[in-house]
Amino acid sequence: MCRVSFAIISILMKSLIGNIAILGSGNIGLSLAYGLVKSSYQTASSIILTRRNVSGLSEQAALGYQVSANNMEAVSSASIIILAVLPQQLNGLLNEIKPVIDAKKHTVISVISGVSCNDIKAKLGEDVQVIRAMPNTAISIGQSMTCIASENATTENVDLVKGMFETVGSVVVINEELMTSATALCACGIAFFLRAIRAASQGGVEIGFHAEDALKMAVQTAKGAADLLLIHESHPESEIDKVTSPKGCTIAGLNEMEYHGFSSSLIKGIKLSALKAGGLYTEEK
Ligand SMILES: NC(=O)C1=CN([C@@H]2O[C@H](COP(=O)(O)OP(=O)(O)OC[C@H]3O[C@@H](n4cnc5c(N)ncnc54)[C@H](OP(=O)(O)O)[C@@H]3O)[C@@H](O)[C@H]2O)C=CC1
Ligand SMILES: O=C(O)[C@@H]1CCC=N1
Repeated sequence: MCRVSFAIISILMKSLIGNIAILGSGNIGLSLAYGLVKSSYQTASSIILTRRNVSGLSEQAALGYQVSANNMEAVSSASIIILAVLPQQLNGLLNEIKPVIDAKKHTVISVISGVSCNDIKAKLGEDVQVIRAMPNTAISIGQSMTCIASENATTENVDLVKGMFETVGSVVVINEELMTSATALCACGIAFFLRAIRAASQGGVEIGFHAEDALKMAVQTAKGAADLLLIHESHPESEIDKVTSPKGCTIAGLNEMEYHGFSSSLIKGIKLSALKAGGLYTEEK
């Protein structure tokens, strides 16, 4: 009985949400689509994926997604429009879809770095509700850290979008001026932590493990470190204090890493990424 009610509510929710059009189905667009289907937020058949080279979406078509090269048709048959092209591809896309954007029907979500809500409203119309979202590729497995911001969307629509991204990870609503910082810390951040894991596994090979074992060990150790912070809700230094035995090998390794700029290089990289993220759109204009 309970399962039947849940299924009915789920079907009703999906019919209320309507189709989702993802315009620009590359790395992040597809990651989002996969995550939404995996979380049961939406069915593949209710997601329209577009790209110019539509033959590149044959795998997704076989999985049941609607695929198209026609952005106008996709917008016309959806209520949520997700913009996921590169910043330098955006103006062409906005000019193309403007004639079919209906401010009463559509909520526009942009995951594009360095493009403000105002930039998009200036092209699509001031009355169009635009919400910026900055997810990362872990959205495909329901583990994204997504930041969202809007200037003109109703609370109801911000809640709808927040709810959608909460099905595929954690969400923080931020001021739009912090969006480029969120891009560097969370979206680019996935790559930074992955590089750290690769470096750790290379260290593992240097000290005697085969590459495959070293990678497995580094990955699980990184996961354990992240989970300690999430589950204990603790500060990294307090967890580090539990590992560093007096006169031990951990503090020796840590201090050597800091001597070579470990923390400093991460901080400087994040600052440069944020700077670059802020200029991605304007430098193309
Ligand atoms: N990758 C990531 O982890 C994240 C990326 N972002 C942002 O998301 C955006 C996309 O990045 P990413 O996925 O890496 O880039 P990709 O190049 O992988 O994806 C862009 C996609 O857009 C398609 N495209 C280009 N022009 C059009 C058009 N006019 N109509 C429809 N589709 C079009 C391209 O395919 P085709 O050439 O066939 O049209 C391509 O598949 C960027 O703005 C980036 O800043 C945000 C958060 C994380
Ligand atoms: O590298 C980029 O520009 C995009 C934005 C955030 C992640 N990838």
